[in-house]
Parts: sequence; C-alpha cells; structure tokens
Amino acid sequence: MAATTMTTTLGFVLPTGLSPRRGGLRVSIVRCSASSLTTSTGSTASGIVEKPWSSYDARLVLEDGSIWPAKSFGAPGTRVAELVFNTSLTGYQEILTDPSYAGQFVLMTNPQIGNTGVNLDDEESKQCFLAGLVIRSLSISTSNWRCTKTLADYLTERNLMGIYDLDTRAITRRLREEGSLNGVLSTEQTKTDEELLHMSRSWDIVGIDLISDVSCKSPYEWVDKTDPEWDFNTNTRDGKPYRVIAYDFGIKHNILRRLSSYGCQTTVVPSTFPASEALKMNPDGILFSNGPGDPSAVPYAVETVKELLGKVPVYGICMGHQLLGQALGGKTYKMKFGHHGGNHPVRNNRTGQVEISAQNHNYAVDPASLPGGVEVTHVNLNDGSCAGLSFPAMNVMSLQYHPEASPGPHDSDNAFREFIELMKRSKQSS
Ligand SMILES: NC(=O)CC[C@H](N)C(=O)O
Repeated sequence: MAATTMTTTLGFVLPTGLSPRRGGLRVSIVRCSASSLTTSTGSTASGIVEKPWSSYDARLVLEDGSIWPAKSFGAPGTRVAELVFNTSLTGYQEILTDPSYAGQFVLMTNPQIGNTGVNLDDEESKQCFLAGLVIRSLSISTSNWRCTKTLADYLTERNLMGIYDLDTRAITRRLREEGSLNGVLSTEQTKTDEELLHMSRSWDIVGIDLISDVSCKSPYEWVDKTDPEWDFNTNTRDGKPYRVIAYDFGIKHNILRRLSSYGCQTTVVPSTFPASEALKMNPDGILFSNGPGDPSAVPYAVETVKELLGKVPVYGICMGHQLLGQALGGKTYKMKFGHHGGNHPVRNNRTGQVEISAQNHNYAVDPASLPGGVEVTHVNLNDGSCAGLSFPAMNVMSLQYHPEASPGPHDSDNAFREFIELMKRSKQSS
C-alpha cells in the first residue's frame, strides 16, 4: 500500500473453524484506513467540503481478513459477492445495468464517480443485478445535459448498495496480487467483523447458475436500433433483414440495438428455450449472449448450444463465447482477476490489427483444450488469453469481449457485420 495509507492491526484471533478458504490468505483481521485523502476535519485534498452528514457507517470485509471502513449511499443492508475492479473511465450506468455483474461488487478504479448522474437512455437492462458499487469519491455535484437523477438517488430507488471514501487503489492492488476476492458489504453495525468475515469465506461464485435469475422469462421481439444521433457506422450496411434468435443469458441491450442497426429482426428467447423450438422458427442466425457467473455451472446451456451447432450460423459474445468453447469440446477456467474495463488491447490474428476493446469477464476458454479446426481468431494482448474463436466448418464465430461496447470503444463493431456476412454466405450456399 502507498505511504498515504495507514493500517492498524487489531490483532483479532479468528474464531475456530474460520480457516482461510484458499491457501496463502492472511489469517488476522486488518482494519485498513478509510481514506488516504480525507483529513480529520472532513475536507478533502482538493478543498471540497464533504456533506457534513456522511459518516463511516459501512464496512467492506474481504475474505483475506482486510476490513475497509466506508461511507454508504444507496440501499442499506448486508450482501456477499465477489469483488472485481473495473478500469473504465466512463459509463458507470451501463456497468451498473450489465447483467453479467450479477454476484459481484464492482469497484471503479476511476477515483470520481457520479458527476454525470444517470439518464433513461443509458440502461443496458431493466435492472441492476450486481451486488454493489464500490468507489473512491462520490461526486458532490451532478452536471450533464442528459442527466435525469443523481447516482445516489438511482441506487436508492433500485435498492442497490454503494460505498465510497475507501482506498480503491490499495484494494485494486490487493486484487491484482491475490486474485479476485469474495467480500461482504454491510451497513449493519450489529454484525461483528468476524461474522462478516465468516460470511465472505462461506460463499463462492464458482459453480452457481446465475443465468437463470437474469434471463427473460418468455420470448419477445426487439425493435430498437441505435439512436441515429449516436450511430457512427451507418454507411455500409445492405439493409437486408436477417432473422436472428438471441439467447438471453443476461443480454445487454446494446447487442440487440447493434443487431437491429445492422438490419436484423431479432427475437430474444430465455436461456432454457429448447433448441428444437429455436430451429422451428427458421432463423438465419443465432446469437448467444453475455451473462453472469461460471460458464461450467450451466451445462443445460452448453447442451442447447451443441444441439444448434452446424445447423445455423452462430455468434457468441462473452458468456456465449465460453459456452461455444465448451460445446466445441473445449474447457473454460477461472482467471486470476479477470478483465473489466474499456481499454483492453486485442489482436485480430487474421488481419494483424489491434482493437481497443470493452471487456467484462472472469473466465476464459483454454485454447489448448479445443479440437482441431477451431481457430483462435483474437488474442488479448495484456495476458495472451483467448479473445475470439472461429470454426468455419460449422459457421461459428465468437468473441470473449464486447463489440457492442456500452461502455467502451467501438473498434470491434465490425464483428456484427461479420455475423451478417456469415449468415449471408450460409444462405447463399444452402
Ligand atoms: N460478460 C460476460 O458474459 C461474462 C462471462 C462470464 N460470466 C465471466 O465472468 O467470464
């Protein structure tokens, strides 16, 4: 931790039975400084005086025994989840409404969040499925022409917990060193540190089916395109409609908007929708969406993907890519701390071009486990992990990251056109 952070070991001895869930974790509870920038008078280094009623009324307790006092905003309560950090500079509302964050607390590394408020157009789903938001500083003012409410009011309305005024840099370094950690966020003063630590160590995101909670319950048609005001890529479409079925494993709206903008007529179906029913609808292509949690915890979804392989062109995004990897015979694994942000360089192996991409995943496909004929089309240049696949024999394409951005750069938008081309070629050859 940096010299600006003060830590005090309280010297608690853990109650018996609270052995670390994983090897190498600390066994004593360490209370970390709440803030490296706030002075005892409540004024910050920049001279801005905080709301006088804010107090350190919340705790983030991590499974490694560290405790981070914080101030709460949004809903009160106690939640357990996996803590991940996101390096996006903008787009916190899209992040809050991305269903792939179910079961996770999202820590934003950008030190100030909330300055643009929230607005009705930037929703990526109808609900916030993540477990809570962790930020360094909650902006004391909100200013944007699209803003309809403050971030704090939005969290309260959605019954979502948020905490601020804790050392997010120190926590991020801890996550990078130790890997993602489970934690408990609590505003309940009656709960002891040991109780919260026990909760964090008794829970695990691995092996849980989180998709069934976030998927739609029945099929529906999607019609919205990207608002022309924001669409940057309108010139080269042929406008011919393609019938697409999108499996909703926690789908982000911008995937659906981009499909519409590229001329697709899309029907969204639940994660449990039978493959046989999908085929009866005679689609030109099928999209397997992003979604939360462990891809090996949803074997029913892998079975569905298997049944559709080779019958119709398919396109997988993030969770959809991982399910495709498994359906093709490969394996997925949990990464140390995953990729969450809008600045990940990816090399397209076919063109040699590098795209800066939006990413949000903790699992990846192991390329060594894939059968012959499956091509790794994209590589994450930060760590060499597999970022895209293709299996031409079965008209399969997939990306581990987010060509729809929201939030993030648009470098990879062309992947939607490649899906159109895949459907077009398959139609012409049949
Ligand atoms: N955005 C996603 O689809 C995430 C996929 C998967 N839940 C992971 O964490 O790897």
